[in-house]
Amino acid sequence: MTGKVAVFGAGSWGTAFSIVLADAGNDVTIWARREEVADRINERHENADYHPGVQLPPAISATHDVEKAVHDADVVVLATPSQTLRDNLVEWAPFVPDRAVLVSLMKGVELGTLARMSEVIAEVTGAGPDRIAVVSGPNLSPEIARREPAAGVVACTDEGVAQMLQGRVHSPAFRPYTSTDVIGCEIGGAYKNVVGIAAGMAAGLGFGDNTRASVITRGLAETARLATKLGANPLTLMGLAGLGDLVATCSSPLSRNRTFGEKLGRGMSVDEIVAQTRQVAEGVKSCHSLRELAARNDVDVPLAQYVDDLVAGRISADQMMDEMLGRPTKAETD
Ligand SMILES: NC(=O)C1=CN([C@@H]2O[C@H](COP(=O)(O)OP(=O)(O)OC[C@H]3O[C@@H](n4cnc5c(N)ncnc54)[C@H](O)[C@@H]3O)[C@@H](O)[C@H]2O)C=CC1
Ligand SMILES: O=C(CO)COP(=O)(O)O
Repeated sequence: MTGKVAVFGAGSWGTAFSIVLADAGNDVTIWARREEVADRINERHENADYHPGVQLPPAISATHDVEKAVHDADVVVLATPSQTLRDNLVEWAPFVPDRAVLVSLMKGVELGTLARMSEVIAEVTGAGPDRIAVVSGPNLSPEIARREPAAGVVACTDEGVAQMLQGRVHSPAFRPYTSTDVIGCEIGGAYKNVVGIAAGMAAGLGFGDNTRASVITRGLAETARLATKLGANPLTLMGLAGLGDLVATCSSPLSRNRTFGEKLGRGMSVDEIVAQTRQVAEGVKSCHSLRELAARNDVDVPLAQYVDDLVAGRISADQMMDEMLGRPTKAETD
């Protein structure tokens, strides 16, 4: 199965996922926010700002023109920061073909509305659930761009659409699994960024593998608590979009969220880190929206609370470790 795919966002993940799509046989047009980025992709077949040295396949072209990007596309992939998606979509939605499936690659929860990305897409475009899908999993983009083997989840409440997309993104290096659990995949994807900040912070404080494994496992418990309350299948959180992505993010120096946390652990301030960070670290904002989403649903999420307090400068990294360990004890499965 092949066809034309539009990818909105010429950043780290939009570009790497375009390689997957091209390798899977699709014609891909990337929409770039900056015209010069689109020009450079077309001229040099490289997106040197994000993946220097990676040659893009000939099936990938780029444009700054929204209408050209979506022309003839039956799949529209969205890869911008979560907090800008709504404004972006307001501009793009009038041009999206009526029957195109919209695929979110984003891992965040909107501040204020506390909406997941599929909910933002539904609200702005009016598309039904059979036209909205999510791709998630342990997919650090530099490794995907180098075509290192990886797996992911393609989720849509309509299983037939998930299967169609599975065929469209199955490349020699990328193995997609289907799911109908959009909520589980989205909460898993957004939450792992928050846990990644905590794991990075622990590493920055000098702690080792026991600490990281404890953060990952308790982070997963918290993720599953919130996701299942919102209607997710608990097994999704044991899979690629849950545990898989948590392990990759919390372990890898390639993760922007883990790196952000590590710098906090080493004593840098949020402002100093933000000034150094060019790419989006979604957990820095989603820690707050996830905390609020949990509060709205009466779910206990200590890790998200501490990360939110840490990022907001209300507690230090040392205090966060002390407070997490000093909390009243309880049964593991409570
Ligand atoms: N990089 C990765 O390894 C992965 C990232 N993701 C998710 O994909 C989403 C995008 O991440 P990346 O591509 O890595 O981020 P990035 O920071 O590398 O790129 C973001 C892209 O969005 C554009 N952008 C920024 N502000 C914008 C605005 N106001 N309007 C329109 N475009 C804007 C940037 O120019 C850039 O092209 C995030 O939600 C992230 O969590 C998911 C899986 C893997
Ligand atoms: O989502 C990712 C890996 O699956 C990328 O993680 P970071 O956004 O922390 O780099």
